[in-house]
Amino acid sequence: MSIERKIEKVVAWLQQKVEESGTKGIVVGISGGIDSAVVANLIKKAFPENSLGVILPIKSSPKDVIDGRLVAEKAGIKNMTIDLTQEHSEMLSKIFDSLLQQNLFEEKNRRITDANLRARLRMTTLYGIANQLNYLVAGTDNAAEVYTGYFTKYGDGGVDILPIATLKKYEVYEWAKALGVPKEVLDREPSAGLWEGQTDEEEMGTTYSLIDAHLEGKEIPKKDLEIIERLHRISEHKRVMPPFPEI
Ligand SMILES: Nc1ncnc2c1ncn2[C@@H]1O[C@H](COP(=O)(O)OP(=O)(O)OC[C@H]2O[C@@H]([n+]3cccc(C(=O)O)c3)[C@H](O)[C@@H]2O)[C@@H](O)[C@H]1O
Ligand SMILES: Nc1ncnc2c1ncn2[C@@H]1O[C@H](COP(=O)(O)OP(=O)(O)OP(=O)(O)O)[C@@H](O)[C@H]1O
Ligand SMILES: [Mg+2]
Repeated sequence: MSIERKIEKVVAWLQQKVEESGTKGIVVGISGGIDSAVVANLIKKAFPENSLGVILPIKSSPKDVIDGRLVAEKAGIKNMTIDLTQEHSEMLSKIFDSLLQQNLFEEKNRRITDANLRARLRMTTLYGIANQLNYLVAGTDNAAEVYTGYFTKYGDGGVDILPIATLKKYEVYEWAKALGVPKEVLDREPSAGLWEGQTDEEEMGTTYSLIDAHLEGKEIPKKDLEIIERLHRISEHKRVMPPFPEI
């Protein structure tokens, strides 16, 4: 099936999900990265009037905001920017102060706590908008991220629908080209943007092309296979409902 035909199918699927849910449209966070660029284009195609892209900087690099706006303008999607830097700083210092007072603070966990709080503040903001507009919140996880659990639980993972969750990362690039995503965004290295210089591949310790290859059943080096399978195993809890006791 051609990419154009697959895109049409996902656009129809988005329209169906909105209709089934009794909502009116879809909102997505636009980061300046490729995954959200693809989702922004898909929701704009599905709901030309009732789609919204939200750029949510939190002490982010100015390039993220510039590229986010570029993506939104090229897609022609309604968009807005909400700077969460101040809310993030205040909340983080309150959390750390409270933990410090109880002697529960662990300096080594600071970076990941900070990173995940950013993702969860964005999620909270997107749900505020979704409640107001009667929209669904679209997630941007691709197949490699879902498999490895490379997302924040209830942060960027806290969404209603996952339109590109079956696409491998290389397919996200193919779709991005077909959808006319700007070259600046196609050329960026995948990053969660959660700290200075963070890149997905460095943090995961393997590459998207090897994760894609593994997902396609191809043989990959043992070291990478072990990393990917470990990430998959320890993130199982992110792909299911919380467990509860049978009583
Ligand atoms: N077995 C288990 N059963 C049930 N719950 C379990 C659990 N193990 C941990 N947990 C819970 O899960 C928490 C850990 O999960 P979580 O809070 O998500 O945190 P964690 O998985 O440690 O970190 C999120 C990862 O996703 C990456 N990320 C985040 C956001 C965006 C992107 C991106 O690509 O843009 C990437 C980020 O860089 C980091 O590597 C624990 O604190 C605990 O509460
Ligand atoms: N600054 C931001 N503003 C709005 N949404 C954001 C921002 N940063 C992250 N997000 C949301 O979190 C999602 C997860 O980020 P992720 O890095 O996996 O995707 P991406 O940035 O679109 O693509 P890439 O993997 O190429 O960086 C984004 O797709 C976006 O929906
Ligand atoms: Mg990114």
